[in-house]
Amino acid sequence: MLAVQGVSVAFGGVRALSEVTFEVPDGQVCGVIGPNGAGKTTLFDVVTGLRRPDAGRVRVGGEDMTGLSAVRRARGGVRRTFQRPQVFGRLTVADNVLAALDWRGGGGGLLADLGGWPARRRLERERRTRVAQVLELCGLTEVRDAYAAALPVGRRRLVELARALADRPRLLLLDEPTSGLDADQTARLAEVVAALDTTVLLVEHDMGFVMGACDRLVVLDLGRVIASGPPERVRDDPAVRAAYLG
Ligand SMILES: Nc1ncnc2c1ncn2[C@@H]1O[C@H](COP(=O)(O)OP(=O)(O)OP(=O)(O)O)[C@@H](O)[C@H]1O
Repeated sequence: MLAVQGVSVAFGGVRALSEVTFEVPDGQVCGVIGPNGAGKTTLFDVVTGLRRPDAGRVRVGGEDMTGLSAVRRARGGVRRTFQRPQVFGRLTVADNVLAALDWRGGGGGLLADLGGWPARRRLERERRTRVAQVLELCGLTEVRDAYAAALPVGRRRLVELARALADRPRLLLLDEPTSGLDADQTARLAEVVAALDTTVLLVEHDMGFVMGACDRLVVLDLGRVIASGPPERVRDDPAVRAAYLG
């Protein structure tokens, strides 16, 4: 579970976030929406560890991550994707995912290689199985041997997602995942995200995507949570309508 508790951030006189509190239960997809300047990016930065809040806490699976750097959070199972998909263009799709798994690394040199050979072979099999699983989940099996650079942006986005999912993150953050995608690609991505069993927090402007992919929404306006809950309920909330209509 992700728990954001009483998070506040000010830039000089601007209160970018004011006592923001919400929770995302395990396995659910939560979308953060709100008009320009509402505080979405600042909240994302606080959860990923790029910015320390002036007050409040961020917990993932009960572990307090508030004071941890982005790198320490990544080691603790927090993964993110970027507005521009970050993939290795010169690697195949399958190798992109394999490289994400290799991140935890073995080490130990030649002796460890020789001594641990049977265990390493098993590990290698497990890794290949995991790559196949993740490619299937993201609808990438048919392009597994294509170079990532040769794929259209929608597919590259899915490769980035597959890389982020590879070693079973506790929390996955998606930063405007539909940017650069056409309507078909967006619909496909919504299906993939909705089918994940990972806890997801995403920031997104595309309402169609948000309504299709998210189990719950948190609506920010001027740094405050003005509504949260299932997408249909939030959509019909008068405070949300007023915030969007200005
Ligand atoms: N580094 C900064 N210095 C000063 N003010 C900032 C800084 N970053 C954000 N702000 C202000 O904090 C408020 C929230 O900004 P934030 O970027 O989090 O909103 P947002 O919801 O992501 O907006 P958008 O949808 O336009 O990306 C805004 O008033 C913004 O001008």
